Amino acid sequence: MLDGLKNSLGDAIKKIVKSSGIDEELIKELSKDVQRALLQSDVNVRLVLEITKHLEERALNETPPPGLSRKDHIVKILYDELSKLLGNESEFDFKPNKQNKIILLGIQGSGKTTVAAKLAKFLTRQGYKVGVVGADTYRPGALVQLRTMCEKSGVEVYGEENNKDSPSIVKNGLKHYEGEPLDVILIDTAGRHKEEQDLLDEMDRINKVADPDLALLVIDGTIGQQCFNQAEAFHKTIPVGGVIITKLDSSAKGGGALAASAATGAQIMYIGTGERIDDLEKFSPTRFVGRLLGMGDIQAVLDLAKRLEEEGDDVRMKRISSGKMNMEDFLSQLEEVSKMGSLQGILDSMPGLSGMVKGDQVDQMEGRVSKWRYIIQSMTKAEKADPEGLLNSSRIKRIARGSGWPEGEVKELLKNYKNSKSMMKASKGRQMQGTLRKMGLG
Ligand SMILES: Nc1nc2c(ncn2[C@@H]2O[C@H](COP(=O)(O)OP(=O)(O)OP(=O)(O)O)[C@@H](O)[C@H]2O)c(=O)[nH]1
Repeated sequence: MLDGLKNSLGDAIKKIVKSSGIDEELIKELSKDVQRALLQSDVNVRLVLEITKHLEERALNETPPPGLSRKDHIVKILYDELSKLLGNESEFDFKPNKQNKIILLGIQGSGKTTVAAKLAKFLTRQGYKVGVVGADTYRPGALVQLRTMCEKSGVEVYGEENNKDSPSIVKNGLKHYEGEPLDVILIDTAGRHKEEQDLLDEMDRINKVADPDLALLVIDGTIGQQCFNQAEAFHKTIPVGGVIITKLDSSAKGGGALAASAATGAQIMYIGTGERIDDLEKFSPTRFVGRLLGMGDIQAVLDLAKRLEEEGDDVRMKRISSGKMNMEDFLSQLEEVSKMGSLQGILDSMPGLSGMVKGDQVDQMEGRVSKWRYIIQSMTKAEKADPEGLLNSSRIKRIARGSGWPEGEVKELLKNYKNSKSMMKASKGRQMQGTLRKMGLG
């Protein structure tokens, strides 16, 4: 995906890394390389100039934090600026105990029907119960295509073969699902119209009938920066809550498509990366840029920069020790433990603790860490930020379904999380003690 852009950005970074020293000339060269790479990927020229201006200014004027080399600092700045180009991190927060209605919009051939089936499977895997309404009355075969694709993930598709009035199909579909224990209803709409205005008018009518919680605009990534105009046109008719860019696997203009969509202020929520049903990803600007720059190459820089940042102002530890730890912090501590190698190894290396914990107890704890990781990954961002406030029984049920573990295990995790939080507060965040204690070992 986006191989051209990836290769040219990779070459630009290599030049920096291999240089004997950083000077103004090299920074200007980096800026030119980045400009060329982005323009080739069809990123709008104004955006390109803006980002490279920031890149140059920051690279020339900012002093790297102590501990980070000038070269690494420049790589980090490039990473920051590219991430900014792709918008903020955010995701739709599904409300529990209600049918969240999502309407899919987009012009003909953008990949809407495929996205409906992909998203139905994606959300089902996250633990949501999903129903679909097929209201594409223009393209012959759209309903059959949707049913065939959804069948494999066990998702029902409501449709009417002989009804040409899509707003009425949507109305009937919602009625059909009334009272069903569904978390999400996905509504696929038509994209084929003689005039764009006719399409927008129909979307407006469907929007009024459906009263959606989220309107997701599906855009074909191969059109590059023209995504901007398309997103704007739809947004004027229906408030677009999120964008899905498809066909990023087959587009040299993908960078332009992503940047242009982000520039409209709409949030890119998912990307389509192929024709198969599993080729849909949740979109995160920072993760995406990491991949674009070759995560393996820059991960060490990012880790170091993050550590220095945290050590500098101690934000996370302050948060943890003041009892404000969230599920992300908890997970990061669990990951920290698994990164350090086996628990047995850690325990053996700690004076006073070696031999105190039996091997099978350690195995149990290690199993638990990996179980909890799955469970935490099945939570939404909002749930991770505020587990106590948000995790009611229906959300717990969904997370259990999504992670493949029983509800009891989710509750157990929550219990440990809470214990650990209050313990952290009491011990003022002394990390290792906290880690052991919260795993039942301290
Ligand atoms: N390579 C690639 N092809 C895709 C992707 N998403 C969709 N397609 C293909 O794009 C074509 C159009 O997709 P559809 O889902 O039928 O498009 P649509 O928007 O529903 O079209 P209408 O029903 O005419 O409005 C199909 O051949 C899909 O296989 C993707 O992410 N990558």
